[in-house]
Amino acid sequence: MIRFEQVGKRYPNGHIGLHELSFQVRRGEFLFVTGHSGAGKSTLLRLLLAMERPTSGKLLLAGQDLSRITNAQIPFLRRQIGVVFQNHQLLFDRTVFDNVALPLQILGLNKREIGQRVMTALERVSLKDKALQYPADLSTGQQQRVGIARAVVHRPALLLADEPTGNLDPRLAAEIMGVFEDINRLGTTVLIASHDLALIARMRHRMLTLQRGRLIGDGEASR
Ligand SMILES: Nc1ncnc2c1ncn2[C@@H]1O[C@H](COP(=O)(O)OP(=O)(O)OP(=O)(O)O)[C@@H](O)[C@H]1O
Repeated sequence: MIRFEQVGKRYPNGHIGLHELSFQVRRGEFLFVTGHSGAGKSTLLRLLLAMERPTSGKLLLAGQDLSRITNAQIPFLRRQIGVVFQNHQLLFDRTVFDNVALPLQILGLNKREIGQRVMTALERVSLKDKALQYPADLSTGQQQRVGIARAVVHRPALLLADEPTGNLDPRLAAEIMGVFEDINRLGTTVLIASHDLALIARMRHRMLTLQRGRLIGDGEASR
């Protein structure tokens, strides 16, 4: 599903975000990317979203070469990807339903299809009964779950998350990770950037460790 072949990213100011990174991710895998602040986690996610281009090497996502992708191809790439942010970026003047519906409205789906898919996505995160409420009426954990529902409503093959539990207490963080695992069980490849090593170690998934832009570890997180 994902293949990094000696991918390097040098920013225009000369700073090197990633050094010749090589690894592969199979379809349906669940993995973490960890490392200290500045290690290159966000750079890696931005490359996968084609928000940045590699400056060397080859990066393949679902058979598409992201080192050569044209701007016109980017919307098609993004349809295969869902993204969850640390601060879920919900619209507070819209209901939960409308927040989750947004990506489908952009894709131009009809109302009936949107209704069905939004309710399926809300069911996946156990928030079907909150559809008509507003984000401000929900707890922090529930708001993050709405963010996850919005990220998977268009049924992406790959779900990316950047510090999705950064603002949550340990109990809620574990609950949100459980939601990601549920989504993964249904077939979506999940890649989560996080520096919460204690939480990652409890989950026993594959973990890539970055240090100053280099891959220094690839294996199951140990307790
Ligand atoms: N647009 C940019 N221009 C120049 N340097 C950048 C740019 N974006 C990131 N960097 C540098 O590249 C390195 C990797 O940054 P990145 O944001 O990927 O780290 P990170 O692991 O996600 O850190 P954090 O956890 O703090 O978000 C850092 O040294 C950073 O300063």
